[in-house]
Amino acid sequence: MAKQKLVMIGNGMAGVRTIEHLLKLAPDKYEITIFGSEPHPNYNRIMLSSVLAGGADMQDIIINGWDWYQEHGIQLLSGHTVTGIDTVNRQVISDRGAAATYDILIFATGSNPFMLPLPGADKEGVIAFRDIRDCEIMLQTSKQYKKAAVIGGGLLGLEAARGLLHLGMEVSVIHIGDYLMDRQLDRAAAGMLQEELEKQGMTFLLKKNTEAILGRKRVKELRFTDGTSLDADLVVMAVGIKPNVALAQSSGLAVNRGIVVDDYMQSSIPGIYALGECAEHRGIAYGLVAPLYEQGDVLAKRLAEVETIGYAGSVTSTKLKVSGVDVFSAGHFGDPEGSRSLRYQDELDGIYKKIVMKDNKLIGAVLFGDTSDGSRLFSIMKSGESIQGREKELLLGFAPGGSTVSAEQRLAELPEEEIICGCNGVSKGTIKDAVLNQGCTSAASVKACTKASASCGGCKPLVEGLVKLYAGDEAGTPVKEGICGCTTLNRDEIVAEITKMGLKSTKEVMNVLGWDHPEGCAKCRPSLNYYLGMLYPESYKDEKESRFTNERYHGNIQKDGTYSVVPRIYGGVTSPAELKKIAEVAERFDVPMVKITGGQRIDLLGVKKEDLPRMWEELDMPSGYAYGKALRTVKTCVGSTFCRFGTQDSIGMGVRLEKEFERLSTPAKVKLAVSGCPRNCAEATIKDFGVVAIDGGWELHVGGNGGVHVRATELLCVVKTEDEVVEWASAFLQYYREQAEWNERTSIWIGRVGLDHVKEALKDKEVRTALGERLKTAISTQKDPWKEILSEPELRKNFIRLTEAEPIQG
Ligand SMILES: Cc1cc2nc3c(=O)[nH]c(=O)nc-3n(C[C@H](O)[C@H](O)[C@H](O)COP(=O)(O)OP(=O)(O)OC[C@H]3O[C@@H](n4cnc5c(N)ncnc54)[C@H](O)[C@@H]3O)c2cc1C
Ligand SMILES: NC(=O)c1ccc[n+]([C@@H]2O[C@H](COP(=O)([O-])OP(=O)(O)OC[C@H]3O[C@@H](n4cnc5c(N)ncnc54)[C@H](O)[C@@H]3O)[C@@H](O)[C@H]2O)c1
Ligand code: SF4
Ligand code: FES
Repeated sequence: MAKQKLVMIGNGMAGVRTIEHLLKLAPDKYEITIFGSEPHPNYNRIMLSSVLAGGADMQDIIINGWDWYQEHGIQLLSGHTVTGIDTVNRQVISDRGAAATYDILIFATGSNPFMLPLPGADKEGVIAFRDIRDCEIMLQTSKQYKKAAVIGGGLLGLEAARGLLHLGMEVSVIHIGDYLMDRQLDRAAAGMLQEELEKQGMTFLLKKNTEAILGRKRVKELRFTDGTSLDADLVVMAVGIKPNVALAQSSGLAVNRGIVVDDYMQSSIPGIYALGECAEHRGIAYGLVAPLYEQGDVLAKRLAEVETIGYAGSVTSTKLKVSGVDVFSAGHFGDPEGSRSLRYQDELDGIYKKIVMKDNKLIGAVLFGDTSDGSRLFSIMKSGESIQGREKELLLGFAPGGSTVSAEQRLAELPEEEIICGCNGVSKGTIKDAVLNQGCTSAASVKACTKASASCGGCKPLVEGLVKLYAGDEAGTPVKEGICGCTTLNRDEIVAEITKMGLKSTKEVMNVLGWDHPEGCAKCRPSLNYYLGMLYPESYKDEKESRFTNERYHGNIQKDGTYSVVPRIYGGVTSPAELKKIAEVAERFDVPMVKITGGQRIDLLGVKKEDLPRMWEELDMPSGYAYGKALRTVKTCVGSTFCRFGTQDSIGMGVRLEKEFERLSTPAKVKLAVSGCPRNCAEATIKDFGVVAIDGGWELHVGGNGGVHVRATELLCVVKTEDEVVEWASAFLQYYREQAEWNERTSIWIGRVGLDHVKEALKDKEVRTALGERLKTAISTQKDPWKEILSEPELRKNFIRLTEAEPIQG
């Protein structure tokens, strides 16, 4: 039967979770197209707070990478905003002219941050906190400016403020109410929260109403209605959200605050559904993921034609994600009419608890300082059971400060239907089953199996506790984390087992070492492929299918599905003839953009997949590996050849290093630089291996990074000759190849093992020579990828565009 066409607008958390679920229930029923305004694959928006606060990297928050779409035959149009819908001919159209027809259309467009319409709100430096872009602006701004003002003392505002503090900014939170988190807390809990956050370094301006944002082009100052003002270089507005409904409204769907849906998430037009923050169900538009995922479950079942009861609405709970502060709030936390409440306040230990009851039922709770009873109280609240006679036990019985009941005992006593992970609706029973019956022996494998702790991460301690309870005790040993959810073995154990048993392929490793999932996952497959290649450089056949899209197509995939072409330009030195050739190729293939990169080479952007082979053929230059976990660039300054300060020939040194190490595959990308004197114009001290010329020699620096987490290099040693530079660089790179975890940059690796360890390992000349020999062997087995593709028709076939309907995310 022909597949039905399903189009989804919005590539965010609620929508893609629905598609994941649908693919499990009915993998072949739909041909799926997703439009997403953001130029990213589906990511965990919740974790943006952790990225800002230093607890996660951007790459950690990707839920489904580019490969996931491809594996499931989903056409993703990222960077495309749907601007029009023809509900008669059932077609959507994007701002970039892409069109798609549908049988089923899903709106999953989320919310827009509410931006106060203040004079000056359009100035540079005034942003919201909603997406990766906002997060990047904050990271960037913190490097240049000092004073941040966050408007709004709710969940989002406080998480933004905590992140900005972590980034070294002075942070003031401007709040309109007279106490913080007034939509989640009562006054007592809010007071304790404020005290704790002040200790962390935040400043609060309560009962303040902003009147104007001042400054020339960029914000300089905030002015309040009481006549006072505050200096600010950055303003983050976090004053709530509003469902993103403009497109639905103009397409004729019934809209109130959100897109009006029934219990099966169907809008007022048959065949068009809506879920997530953009939807309004029984008068409520939710702003937390747990209810949105419940909606997704119902919609996936409906679309898969699996019987389901409709969505009946959700009771919600929240936790503030600020380290060092535990805050939980659920239901009606104030004192609604006809309710009674119980409170416990311990100012010595900083603990506050309040439960609210009505008609003998628990209807709300606020916990500060000790939130360990949050999920239990929330379960009771959702069940609607009578708590008559148990009220005090509920407030004090589980875990008041100083309770003698151990955390483990409390976990053991929880009923199995107790929800442990609120975001993903995972119960204690489900986690127990994953551990006892599905071989999960770590929090990571439970996450992979059940999704528990996959969203805000707030429940991770409970999940870890349960894993310990069921697996740790049984095994009698502490549960440890493996390289991914498929195994409990870490990198060193895997490499040791591969070597000891002579395992030769990723499949063999997974089978012999008892992988939980026989096919592995997007994390372990490329790791194993790298370790095997590193251990057996001469005999191992690289498994292309275990590599990410960029490495499979030898080009960086761009947000619109096109690729980039970056030829190698040794040490950043080129010639008129080479430039002419690049220019001619760019013209012949209508390359939309030609850009000079930070690594001193030329990036041809916007290239169609099918043009890649012919362009490389005509360029006839080595690949720059700009897409790979490999040696990228060797940046050089002018050096003694032309610069009057130069003490050594940095260009010659850089070109020599690049020729020596080109094609080298490494655990993560590797960048080098050579500066001709300590003025360091090539920025060698933020590279993986940086060489700085001094009088009569060279300083060798290692472990630097100029990315999100900037890290300056550490000095490895000082040498006299160019040959010694090559000797040490070879030994260092090979030692890194042999010791680091896959995807671990040198900066992280050195941070983990310590520079002294590396110095000790490389101190003997014989060891350095042996490492250098092994590195040479590894490079000698590598062919230039484009030369190989051009000479093998089978490989070249991968670049033929088969049909117009082919997913663009190669
Ligand atoms: C920093 C931060 C921290 C948070 N922390 C928590 C937390 O701890 N717990 C919690 O429960 N919730 C939290 N939330 C809220 C949670 O992230 C949201 O409730 C959730 O992401 C909403 O999912 P959604 O799919 O409805 O919308 P989104 O995830 O916003 O996805 C909607 C997507 O649709 C795209 N889109 C919109 N219009 C179009 C169009 N016309 N064409 C194409 N694409 C379009 C948008 O660009 C967006 O990518 C947090 C939110 C933020 C910003
Ligand atoms: N940990 C979490 O669960 C978490 C974290 C971040 C965001 N979120 C979600 O993201 C969404 C947005 O969060 P939010 O904090 O912006 O919304 P919110 O509505 O919870 O809080 C906004 C706060 O801003 C205050 N405010 C309103 N107007 C103001 C003004 N003019 N000046 C100063 N303060 C003003 C309000 O009193 C309120 O406390 C919500 O749905 C929230 O649930 C959740
Ligand atoms: S690092 Fe020194 S030698 Fe190189 S360009 Fe700068 S000043 Fe000149
Ligand atoms: S409670 Fe948020 S991930 Fe489990």
